[in-house]
Amino acid sequence: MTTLPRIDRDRLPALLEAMPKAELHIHIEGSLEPELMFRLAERNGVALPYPSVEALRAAYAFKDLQSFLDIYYAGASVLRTEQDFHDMAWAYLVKAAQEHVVRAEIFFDPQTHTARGVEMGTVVAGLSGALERARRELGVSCDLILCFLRHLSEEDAFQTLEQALPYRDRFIGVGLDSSERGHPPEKFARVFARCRELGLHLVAHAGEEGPPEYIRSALDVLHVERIDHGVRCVEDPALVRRLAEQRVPLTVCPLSNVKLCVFSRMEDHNLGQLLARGLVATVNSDDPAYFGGYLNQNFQACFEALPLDATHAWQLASHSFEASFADAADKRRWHERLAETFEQFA
Ligand code: HPA
Ligand SMILES: [Zn+2]
Repeated sequence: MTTLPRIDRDRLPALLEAMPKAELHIHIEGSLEPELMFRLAERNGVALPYPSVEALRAAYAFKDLQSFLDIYYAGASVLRTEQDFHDMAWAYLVKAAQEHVVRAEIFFDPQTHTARGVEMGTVVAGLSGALERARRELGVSCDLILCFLRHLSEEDAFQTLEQALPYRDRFIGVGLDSSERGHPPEKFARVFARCRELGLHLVAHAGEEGPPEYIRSALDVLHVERIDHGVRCVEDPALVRRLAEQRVPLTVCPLSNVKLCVFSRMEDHNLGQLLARGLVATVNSDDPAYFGGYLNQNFQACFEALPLDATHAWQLASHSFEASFADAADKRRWHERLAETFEQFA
């Protein structure tokens, strides 16, 4: 579409909701809602350190990434069986389908589970079974990305890769998450090189709390195809130019950034600046059960707080398809659906 149809401001919320979009930065363990957490805790005889759903939710007041991660890893301890992993992923995918997510690339953190004695096969079977069901029953295109925890050693990441290789056909790529500061991408150079040889897609969290140099080394040392978060790139104008020229996508997570105090208020978020500088920025939910909203709530919150209009909505949805690891035919189809949605709102 060369010229976008004119869309009234008051129709923007409905447009954001209805437009097809891809979600490229969602940690499946971060979609575990307190209600399901309590059900699984009961099912598995696991004690939670909170007496109720309300008390647990009240504990979701974070001051930085680490204060969130401590609670997030504790919450994941209720996941034990294949059925648990299936139920968690299915709940997310049902929600995603309702929000007109046509493509989801879903992170999982196997080390959080294997360290507790849960087998890699259990984790992968549960998650990939739910994804298969979502493709069939919901028509959502979806795939898994295995994330290495960067606070653990590269040796541990290599062992995790080894354990996952029997299930090579169940995930399309690898990522790098957990505590960013003090754990630069270089720490994982060899394991990412091995993943590259294996033909896996590569992504990494960088520039969320960590400095712009981590974004550079994710690109130059790990050879990632996308940067997760990346919002601190604006501190380095040459890096911003490079990201724009090379069309390196950033999977931005606005509600997450506010909850983890990367920005103090949504009004201060730099999403608009990133788009204005020609970056392939996308909007994502990160850990929706912890950060107060799924994908559409992330869109609504940004558009309420920032000077963004229908042109930005188009860019963000279009970028999400461009940045995805889906095939070209699917991307074309989603772009057509996007154009049709915009026509409906004209
Ligand atoms: O936002 C995040 N950053 C790093 N690690 C994570 N693991 C879940 N969410 C995040
Ligand atoms: Zn993340």
